[in-house]
Amino acid sequence: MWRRVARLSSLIRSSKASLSNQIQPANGLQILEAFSTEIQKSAKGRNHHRKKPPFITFVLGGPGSGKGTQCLKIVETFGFTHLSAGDLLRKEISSNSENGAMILETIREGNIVPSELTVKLIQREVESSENDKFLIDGFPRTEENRQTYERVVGAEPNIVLFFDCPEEEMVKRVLSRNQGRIDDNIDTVKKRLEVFNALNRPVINYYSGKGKLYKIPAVGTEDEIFTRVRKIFTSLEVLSMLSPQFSIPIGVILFTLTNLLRR
Ligand SMILES: Nc1ncnc2c1ncn2[C@@H]1O[C@H](COP(=O)(O)OP(=O)(O)O)[C@@H](O)[C@H]1O
Ligand SMILES: O=c1ccn([C@@H]2O[C@H](COP(=O)(O)OP(=O)(O)O)[C@@H](O)[C@H]2O)c(=O)[nH]1
Ligand SMILES: [Mg+2]
Repeated sequence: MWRRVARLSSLIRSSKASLSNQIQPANGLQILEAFSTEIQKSAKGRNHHRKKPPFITFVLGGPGSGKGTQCLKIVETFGFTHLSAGDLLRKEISSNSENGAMILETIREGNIVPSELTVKLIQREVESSENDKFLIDGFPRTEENRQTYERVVGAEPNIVLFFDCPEEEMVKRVLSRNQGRIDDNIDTVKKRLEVFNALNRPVINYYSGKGKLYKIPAVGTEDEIFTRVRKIFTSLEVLSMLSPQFSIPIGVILFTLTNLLRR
């Protein structure tokens, strides 16, 4: 255990060294990010692939709340693989699969595709990927979606992000999205908002009750919103990587991080 703590201290020293050529004094978040980078460097060369279950983040929010936009930024900064349930379903339509016509009709009407089908598409992507951390964007949309995922996959997500955006703003964004989607019209958007409020909010409440929900105010520029998101992932990355890698008790990790941030 003390050897592990010594290794942790050495990583802290490297993190501080990597910040030492800054002109401005480093703030707590910068220290934490440099620390996280050092841990990732030290982990390179080890084979993490599927020795443990992947780290799963569900990304929820109404239509146009900015889920996809923020997921791309999380991918760039934190190396997650982005799986948009909507994109996977749209791919099924364009590949002329046997379910294509049914999916197209369901999306056109703003309804929800049968859970088994969506879960199968997500599971196939996770299992064929080399990555061990995923953003599952726009799923689960209903309690039935959630229960099917947890039954089939046999696990809950590690965390859930909820982009909280007023309806007016969501409608404005969807109607100016310009991606040629059949469901980005005023009638379908109204239906999708009804479905979101009736069926998706219970899922959000469920994960909130389990202490897994991170609610992010989703009004502002994309960068302003990402600043909120980045703080969450930076802290989580440090904690989730430290605990299994070093087998150090969580109390020691928190004590060390608290001291680090005070300096
Ligand atoms: N913070 C923001 N402010 C204004 N427009 C945004 C913001 N974030 C995303 N958008 C735009 O709003 C539309 C919907 O965003 P998107 O990420 O596709 O949302 P979702 O996946 O939740 O439906 C897109 O055209 C996107 O460029
Ligand atoms: O798990 C899912 C995800 C999406 N959809 C369907 O796909 C549409 C578009 O979803 P997407 O996540 O792409 O929309 P967004 O919220 O990003 O606008 C939804 O309205 C649903 O009809 C679904 O049935 N199940
Ligand atoms: Mg989207």
